[in-house]
Amino acid sequence: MLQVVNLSIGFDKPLIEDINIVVNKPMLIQVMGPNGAGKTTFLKTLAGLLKPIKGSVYINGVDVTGDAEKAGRFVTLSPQMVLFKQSEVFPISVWEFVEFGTELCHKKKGVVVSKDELRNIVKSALSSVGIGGELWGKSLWKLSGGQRQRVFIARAIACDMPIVLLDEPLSSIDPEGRVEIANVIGSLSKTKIVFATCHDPEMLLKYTSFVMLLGKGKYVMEKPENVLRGDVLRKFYGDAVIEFVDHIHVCDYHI
Ligand SMILES: Nc1ncnc2c1ncn2[C@@H]1O[C@H](COP(=O)(O)OP(=O)(O)OP(=O)(O)O)[C@@H](O)[C@H]1O
Repeated sequence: MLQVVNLSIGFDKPLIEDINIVVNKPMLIQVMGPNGAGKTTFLKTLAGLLKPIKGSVYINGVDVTGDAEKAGRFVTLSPQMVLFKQSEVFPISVWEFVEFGTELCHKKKGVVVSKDELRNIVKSALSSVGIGGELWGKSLWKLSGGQRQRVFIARAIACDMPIVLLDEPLSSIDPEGRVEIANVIGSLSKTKIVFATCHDPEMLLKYTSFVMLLGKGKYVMEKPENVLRGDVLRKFYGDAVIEFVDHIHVCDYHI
């Protein structure tokens, strides 16, 4: 169970204040909001990678606030691809990246896996996101952005943590692949608490229990039909929200 109590996230000043949520069963929660709203900051705070300005995060009753070591026993985070810079690159193959990550996660959970089990977990996770054997030996950094995104999701799947945080998991994936990865995330959410940030909620909508909308210091978290409405979206996106009869469009950067 995840419990967030009076949480204010941010850096020198709060981005979002007084977040209170309880998630006590597996589900998918989509996290939306304009650029700079605080979506990544929220996920990193849940993962203990950032200290909140105020408040606490509990997982299964354990206070993991600002403590990546403790949170890492329950949480895995797949980061946003665009946040990777050349300077952060280190030599590692696709297989090694998922294998090392999986081994580490299992160690943190105190679960011993044999070499054969580890191999099967890695193989199955990579296959589930459409990364075939021909790419397993390739450098992670020589993949396309979308392929790399899939490998990061595979690593999160292979870690088998009860809470999975996916930062813009569909952002670099091609349209056909997005359906495939959305289905993978959907099935993951049957057994895990999954938070996925996104700018376009449609692809994951059928799997989504709640939409959390962040921005301008505040948030709402409700069932999708109560959030994806013109009056609610306008409070966060302003005039970028255009309503048609049964269609809402939030203007973005497409040319
Ligand atoms: N390490 C940091 N130190 C100071 N400010 C930061 C840091 N990381 C992010 N910020 C700022 O916090 C704000 C929220 O950033 P965040 O990455 O959480 O936004 P986001 O909602 O995920 O945006 P996007 O949709 O662009 O990915 C931004 O104004 C950003 O500049």
